[in-house]
Amino acid sequence: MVSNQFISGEYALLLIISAFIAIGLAAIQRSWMPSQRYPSSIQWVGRRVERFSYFRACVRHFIYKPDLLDCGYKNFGKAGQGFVMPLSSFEPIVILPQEHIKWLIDQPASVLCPRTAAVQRMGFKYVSPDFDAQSSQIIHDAIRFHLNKKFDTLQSDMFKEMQWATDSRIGKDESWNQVNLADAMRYIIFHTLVPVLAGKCLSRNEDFTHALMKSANWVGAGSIIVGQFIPVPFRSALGRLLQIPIRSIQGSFLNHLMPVFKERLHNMRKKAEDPSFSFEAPEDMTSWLSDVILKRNIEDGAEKAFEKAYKLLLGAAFASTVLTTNHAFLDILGSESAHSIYQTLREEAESTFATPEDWLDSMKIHQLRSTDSTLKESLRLAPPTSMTLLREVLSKDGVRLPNGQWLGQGTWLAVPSIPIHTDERFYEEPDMFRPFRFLSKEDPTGKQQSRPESCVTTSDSFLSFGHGRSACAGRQFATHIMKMLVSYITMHYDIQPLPSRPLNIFMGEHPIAPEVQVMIRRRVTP
Ligand code: HEM
Repeated sequence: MVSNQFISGEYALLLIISAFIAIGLAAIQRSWMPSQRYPSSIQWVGRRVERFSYFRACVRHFIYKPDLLDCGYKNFGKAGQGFVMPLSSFEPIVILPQEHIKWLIDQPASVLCPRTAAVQRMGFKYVSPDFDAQSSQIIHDAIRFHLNKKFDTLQSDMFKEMQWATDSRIGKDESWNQVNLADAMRYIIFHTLVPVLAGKCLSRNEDFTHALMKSANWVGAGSIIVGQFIPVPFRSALGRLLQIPIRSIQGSFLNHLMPVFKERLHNMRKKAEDPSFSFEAPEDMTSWLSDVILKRNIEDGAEKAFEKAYKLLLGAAFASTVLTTNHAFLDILGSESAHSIYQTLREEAESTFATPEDWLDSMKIHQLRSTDSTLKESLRLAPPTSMTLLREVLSKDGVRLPNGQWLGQGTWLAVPSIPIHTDERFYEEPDMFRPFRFLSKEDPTGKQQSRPESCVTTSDSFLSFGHGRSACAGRQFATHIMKMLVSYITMHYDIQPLPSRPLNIFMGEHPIAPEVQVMIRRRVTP
């Protein structure tokens, strides 16, 4: 009797503990994965019938698997249905079929917001907490009203920096040398950018440029780790930890940049007050941001506003430019037709830049059709992210998809860029790297389009720069730099082809080109 009582007491205790654990786990599941994140009307991929199945599906997919997205696309997307993709951060995303893209980009931001989900998923909110709507607006204005209209005027400065950085990093040696391709691309692109991003006065300032590169690396990697691997409750803590080195690196470039900004702002203010004051603001991002800040009347917080906007600008934009150039060279060198592709690009560069002065004429870059198509093809195979057009449902009543499926407020949705880019409905031989495919756009009806699609043209089957109102604002500039660099290298260097295209690695959902050493030599000048 005594022993029976003891067993039942122990049993009761066990029951109570189990109940607490179950309630606790359910609460964790609810707080990490609010119910709107897994709408009941939409099927999952990678989820089994088991207890805590949503939770366990996300744990199983801690390492992002591109095959799972592909599988969902083949089973549901191609049939015009959305599906739910489990993710390591316990924030499942509804993946829409390609047919819904037009509907998605037409929704106003008050219904589907492009910002709220992106700042979480890209982790900026945690590693770079300065991020706010005002900084974003300042950047947009500086890009729209200044950079996109004026970067042509900086062609000569950009070319001189690119030439100097390429010659000093890759060398002028006419015998074969081993070069880390990714490092070389990063070094050259950031040096090319300095006259535009900061001003000529900081060109070739190695401390400054090194800090810019380091900051872009830390913010890029840190934001992916925090935003895509860490569940919400732990993000702030890890974000705070990462902010320590990131602030210190940002401090290093700001030490050089802030005195330039302060002087520029002072002179621009004086000029605004007194038009006879003799000062012409140089064309560069420091002046353009100052102009936007002055026009917005951010008098007191001007320095802080500049700092925040600048940090945001450096966030991911230039890392994507480096990464894309790296992908393009690996695609070319790893192709079976490496030699002939390289030769075609070289001939195009040689005919476009027949004299040294041609490099100073920014209009010449528009003639680089084959190079443009090659970059676009690389971006098709390796867009910056596998899932793009990330949106959060903001409207209180949720939204109904064109196929009748309903999503509640707070649901995240996105579009699968890599599966769409490799769908044979949109591209012939979709897994092949065919660099010149965009020179004459394939048309399913067999008709040839009169105007080839350029790299910056987005569509519902080319999503590497996004599509619609929130498509990449800096894509003209990024493409300009990349085309210039590919031409300069093909024209002045031989590179040995690779045995095959080295496979990309996935960091979160981003395809990253591996570090590859290539054999390179300066061409023997006639
Ligand atoms: C090859 C290089 C680049 C790639 C592949 C790229 C790609 C992208 C993508 C996919 C988006 C998101 C679009 C969306 O959500 O719909 C984006 C947004 C953006 N990009 Fe780029 N980008 C690149 C370079 C740059 C550069 C160099 C700049 C700045 C000069 C820049 C500025 C921006 C801005 C401001 C946005 C936000 C647009 C908005 O929300 O309205 N990007 N980019």
